[in-house]
Amino acid sequence: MSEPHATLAEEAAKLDAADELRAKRAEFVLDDSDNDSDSDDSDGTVYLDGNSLGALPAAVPARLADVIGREWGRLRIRSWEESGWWTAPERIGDRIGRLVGAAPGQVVVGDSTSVNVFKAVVGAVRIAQARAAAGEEPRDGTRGGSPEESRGGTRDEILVDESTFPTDGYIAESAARMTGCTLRPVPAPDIAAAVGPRTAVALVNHVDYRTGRLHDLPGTTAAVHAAGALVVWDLCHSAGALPVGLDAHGVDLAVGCTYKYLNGGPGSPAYLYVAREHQPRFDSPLPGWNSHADPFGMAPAYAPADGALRGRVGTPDILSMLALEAALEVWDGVSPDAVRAKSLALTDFFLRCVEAYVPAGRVESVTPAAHQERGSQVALRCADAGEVMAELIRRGVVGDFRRPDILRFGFTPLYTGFADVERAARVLAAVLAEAPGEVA
Ligand SMILES: Cc1ncc(COP(=O)(O)O)c(C=O)c1O
Ligand SMILES: Nc1c(O)cccc1C(=O)C[C@H](N)C(=O)O
Repeated sequence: MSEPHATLAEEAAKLDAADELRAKRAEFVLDDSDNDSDSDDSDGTVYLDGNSLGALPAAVPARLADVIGREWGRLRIRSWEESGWWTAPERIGDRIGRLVGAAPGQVVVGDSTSVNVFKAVVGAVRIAQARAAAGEEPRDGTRGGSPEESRGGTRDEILVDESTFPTDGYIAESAARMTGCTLRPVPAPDIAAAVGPRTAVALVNHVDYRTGRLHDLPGTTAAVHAAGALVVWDLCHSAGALPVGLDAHGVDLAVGCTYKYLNGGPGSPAYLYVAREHQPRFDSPLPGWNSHADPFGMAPAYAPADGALRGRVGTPDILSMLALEAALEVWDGVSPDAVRAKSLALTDFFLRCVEAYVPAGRVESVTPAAHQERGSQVALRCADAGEVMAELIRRGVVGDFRRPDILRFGFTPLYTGFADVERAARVLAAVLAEAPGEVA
């Protein structure tokens, strides 16, 4: 216990006063006075679960009321055109593109992340196998084996990061069976070394959902390309928390959800990025009528549209989609670099407060200390983590419990302040002081 509470609380106040993003908090509905905890701590809820479900942006309810009352209620079918419903997946995709470093025309919104993982992985395998069949050289030819090795459909391996969020692993396994590939789980940091001449695709999480570890997107992408394969990144835990740079790093395909740091709401639609260079060859395994070149031609034969909208499938879920569009307005004028700087300051400060307040041996951080390896969450191993998190929530500090022993705290720079961070660590220390037990 190095630093006293008063010192850290004062420092938090100073950091909040100097925070260039602090005005953004007012753009969210946060139940600051709605703490139904039975503790005597009456200064509201500290919400550190934006990495599961982002808070509600204040602009959303009025926009949804208009969509329901006027666009659906009065304009009805005309809204597909007059209210821009039909083109919403690409329009909102471009808005997300700005946050993940993708130029317009490469991101389409719709379906769940799970469904987009399927489209991306199968689509990427098909591209890799088509290139191999055509005897095309890998981009820099250094590790892809000879053209003979690549020719004739020998790209028959999918790599997946070993600690992936489960849905990605399940879908990659099914995609492998469907495409005649084998699936090889590899720790994400080792994918660059493991990729070889038979690899078609590597599917990697940008930030690990349990540990908060940030994986090396530029380095892994370059290594996968050097072996002549494609990479699909899952951005669920990075988009909206840090700059991603999809175009700058030459990423092939990417997917992500919009209900975490993008605050789109429960079950809001996910997105799919298909780099422009791959779009002509992107052969979706779910070719619905919405991605047909002439959807209202209702032709029996499928002919894909051009561009990112090749990733569409069926009718978009307009209510969720337009709630997401309104939610994304909070990003106007926000620089991803400023978000990243605050995210790192928040997680650094939390780790310091935990170190200062929590008795030694009670928790152990599994989130990397190095900034270049840290996303926007802190995961602490803790004995009886399930009970500890339940008590934290009762006392107004909302995080996640991830089995078997992880307390997970997500830091959303647009609405989390340094005073929240200090209070969360203080309440954690109080809960642990009342419960026996060393780190599990
Ligand atoms: C990394 C990652 N991928 C995928 C998902 C799940 O996607 P969905 O349930 O929206 O299909 C999540 C979270 O639920 C996740 O954290
Ligand atoms: N998508 C979720 C849901 O529908 C219910 C509860 C939680 C979630 C999540 O997003 C979990 C999250 N992906 C995680 O990282 O644990």
